[in-house]
Amino acid sequence: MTKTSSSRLPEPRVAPSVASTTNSHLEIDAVTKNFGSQSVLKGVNLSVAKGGTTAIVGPSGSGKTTLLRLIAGFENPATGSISLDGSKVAGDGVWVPAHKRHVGYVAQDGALFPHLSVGKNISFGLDPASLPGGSRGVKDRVAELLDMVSLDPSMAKRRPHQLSGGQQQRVALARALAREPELMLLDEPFSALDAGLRVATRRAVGKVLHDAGVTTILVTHDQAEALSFADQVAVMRSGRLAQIGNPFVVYTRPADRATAEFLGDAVILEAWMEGSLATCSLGGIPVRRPPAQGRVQLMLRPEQIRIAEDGPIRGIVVDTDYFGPETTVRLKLAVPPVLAAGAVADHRYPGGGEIITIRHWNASIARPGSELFLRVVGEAVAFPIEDAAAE
Ligand SMILES: Nc1ncnc2c1ncn2[C@@H]1O[C@H](COP(=O)(O)OP(=O)(O)OP(=O)(O)O)[C@@H](O)[C@H]1O
Repeated sequence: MTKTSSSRLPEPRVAPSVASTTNSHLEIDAVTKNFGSQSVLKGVNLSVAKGGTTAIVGPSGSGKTTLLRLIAGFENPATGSISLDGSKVAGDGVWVPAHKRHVGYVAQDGALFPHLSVGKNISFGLDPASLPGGSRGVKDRVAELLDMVSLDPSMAKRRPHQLSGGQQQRVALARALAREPELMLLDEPFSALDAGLRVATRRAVGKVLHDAGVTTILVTHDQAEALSFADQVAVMRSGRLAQIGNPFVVYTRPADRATAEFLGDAVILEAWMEGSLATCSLGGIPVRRPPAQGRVQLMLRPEQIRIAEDGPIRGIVVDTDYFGPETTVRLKLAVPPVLAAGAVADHRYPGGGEIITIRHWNASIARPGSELFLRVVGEAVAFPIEDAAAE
């Protein structure tokens, strides 16, 4: 494997779906997949840049694992095609088997062979004939791979059950890396780990793959994991990719309400859109590229709504939930005075009274019944009202 960390995605981080595809490693074109009468993938298009990191995130049953298995070559698409490095590997009458695709796969549970030592697990895919020094070469390579995943070479003698969950996942990664894949597929490999270990393992795995210049696709349920791990996030819903983009874009400018709510907490309010200004109980808020005029649904992330003594918006604390580093505060919004007269009277906007949830670091600031002043920062995202009704 060559150390090509410089081959990471070029700056700025642009979603390959909208970027030039000359740097493309994987191209998925209109892929469908059925199991019996169930249509599981309904026309998926995805482009992954060489050396890039893509997270496929979506609810359970949306088709994430199925897509990964098609890329790996464990399943065949019904229609559409898959190409690696510009060569078709599936579809249009072409079929390249899994072992010829240079693709690594790490499953949720690591799937280590329990009866083999860690060293034997890792060397399973190695060909001694291809390594200098025969079996000595295998041993050296195993030690190198263990080192790569930050495990002590002495671990090679242990059995998988003598390792922690995080260590087992690293061994699974080392085993997949042994084959020097150009593309690594990670199917929820961190989901069985507890919170602290999960973050540490994810970071370590991400660094190993990044340093090795391996193109990586991570499937996860966990939106925070997807946003922190990847250059590109693909949101899957009911067998389709609802949105593909860099983490910042999909989080701050989700394509629809369901995507907004899947990727994090969202404050949704009815609003009245005129030009690029939306008027709602939080006042007048700018919207970039509004999809409609008149009645819309407006989305803000809770962290955009700040408690500020001089804030123009009033809210009464309904209740709070203490989480340690932050407290969520449910607030009932008052009618903003600047709007109370005209716009409310002719029903152009709902006129206050909505309950929203925001966050604050100081638990003592918000006692139920107390009044708080708020300020909104940044832009909101508007969704057409039909879209909201359809959810
Ligand atoms: N081999 C199979 N035979 C029949 N149905 C299958 C098969 N594999 C997956 N499915 C069905 O396809 C749908 C999508 O499954 P898939 O595992 O791809 O979803 P997922 O998004 O990865 O879900 P999860 O997050 O729960 O793992 C599910 O309804 C599942 O039951």
